[in-house]
Amino acid sequence: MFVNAGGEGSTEANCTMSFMADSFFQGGDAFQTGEHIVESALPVKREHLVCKNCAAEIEVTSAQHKVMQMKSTAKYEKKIQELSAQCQRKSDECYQAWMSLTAANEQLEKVRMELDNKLFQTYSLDQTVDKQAENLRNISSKYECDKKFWAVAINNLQEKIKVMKEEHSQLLREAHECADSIPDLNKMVFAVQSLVSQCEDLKVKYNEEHAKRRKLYNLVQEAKAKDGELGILTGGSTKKNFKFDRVYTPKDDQVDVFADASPLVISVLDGYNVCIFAYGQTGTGKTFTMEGIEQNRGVNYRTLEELFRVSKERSETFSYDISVSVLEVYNEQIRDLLGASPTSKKQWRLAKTDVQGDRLKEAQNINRSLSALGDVISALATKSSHIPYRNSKLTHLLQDSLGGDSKTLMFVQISPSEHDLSETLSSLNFATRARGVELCPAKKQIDTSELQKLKMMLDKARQECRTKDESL
Ligand SMILES: Nc1ncnc2c1ncn2[C@@H]1O[C@H](COP(=O)(O)OP(=O)(O)OP(=O)(O)O)[C@@H](O)[C@H]1O
Repeated sequence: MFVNAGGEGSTEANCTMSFMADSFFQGGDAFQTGEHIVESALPVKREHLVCKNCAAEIEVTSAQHKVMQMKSTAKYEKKIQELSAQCQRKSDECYQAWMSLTAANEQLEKVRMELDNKLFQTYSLDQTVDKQAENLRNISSKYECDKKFWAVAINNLQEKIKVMKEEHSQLLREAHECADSIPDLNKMVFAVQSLVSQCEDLKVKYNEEHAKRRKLYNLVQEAKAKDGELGILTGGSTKKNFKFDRVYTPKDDQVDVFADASPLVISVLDGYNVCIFAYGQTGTGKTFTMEGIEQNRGVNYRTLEELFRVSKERSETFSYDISVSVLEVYNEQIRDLLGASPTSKKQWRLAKTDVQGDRLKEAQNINRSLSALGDVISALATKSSHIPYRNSKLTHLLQDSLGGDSKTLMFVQISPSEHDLSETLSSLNFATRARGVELCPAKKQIDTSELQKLKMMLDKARQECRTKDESL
């Protein structure tokens, strides 16, 4: 007999043997047996089993029942072992599966993170692509604008090139015409050159003649300085003699006086510095000699007339720039009489006459000027190394015209009155000292500005000639 384990416990109330259902066995709720059940003659304790197939009640002994139980137990234990082993295997498998699942999860997590990264990168790339697309659109529109601009510029340039080409052709035609006229031009150049050389010759000759004339003229001036003796009775029969270039008598008029001054006017126009001045006691006729009266002009006016007359006479060969300044030296102050306004002139006169006390100052300054003039003349006469031009405004002003390279003419006015003898002698002594000044031969003051002007004109003409040559 064998028991197919795994059934449910029999519920029969009358059964002597009952089996507990075992969950380890499948389908074991039926009790079967094929074994032959042997009945023993000995009185044994009997137990009952129910056949599941036929529901018959089977009676078994306790021993049988024990064997059956032991077999069943062994079988169960074996089964349990197998199941335990199987369980262990399944547990291992489960563990392995768990481990691989964990690894797979980790892998999955990693992949998920990578995916997130990729997604983020994709997003960034999208942004970049959008920006690039925007830039591209901007560049494209700028390019379109530039294209239009350059198209217009190219059109303009083409127009200009067209105009320039036309001008070029025109210039070429003109150049050909010029080239054709070169022979005529050359003839003209030769003619001009020959005229220039003739002109140069004439200039040289003129300068030679002019130098000769000037030399003779100076000789005449020097020759004139021969006469003029003056004797002054100084009391009783005592007589003091003075020698001058010329002594004017009451018979001599303004014309006679100017006749001696006019050669100096020519000298001015020949390029010399000239100084003409009057010296003498008050009231003796300095103003009369220099200015004169309206009906009878003095040296100043006549000098100007002569200057203009001679410069006009020479206008074909020389061009003169004449400027006039009228200055007053009063109380050691220089005043420009032509530049002063009428009001300030009036104030100046008032200032001169208003205050009586200033008379003394005026006299002192006049004396100072005259004394300084005397010192300058003395220094020139003694050929001193230092000439004190700067001691007064008057001598400072006349520095270029007194001594040195200049020509100086001094008129000395004296009084015929016996009462003024002392002053007269003083003036004549001063004049004698002045006459003693041995001036070195006057030097011509060459004005280089005219020369520079001519040089510039020549350079300009040469430059024009070169330019014309190059263009041809
Ligand atoms: N040669 C002359 N013929 C006629 N009149 C003259 C002559 N010389 C001087 N006089 C007269 O004598 C007066 C005094 O002359 P003037 O004013 O020229 O002297 P001055 O030397 O300039 O005097 P001051 O130094 O005071 O200015 C004037 O009225 C002037 O007309």
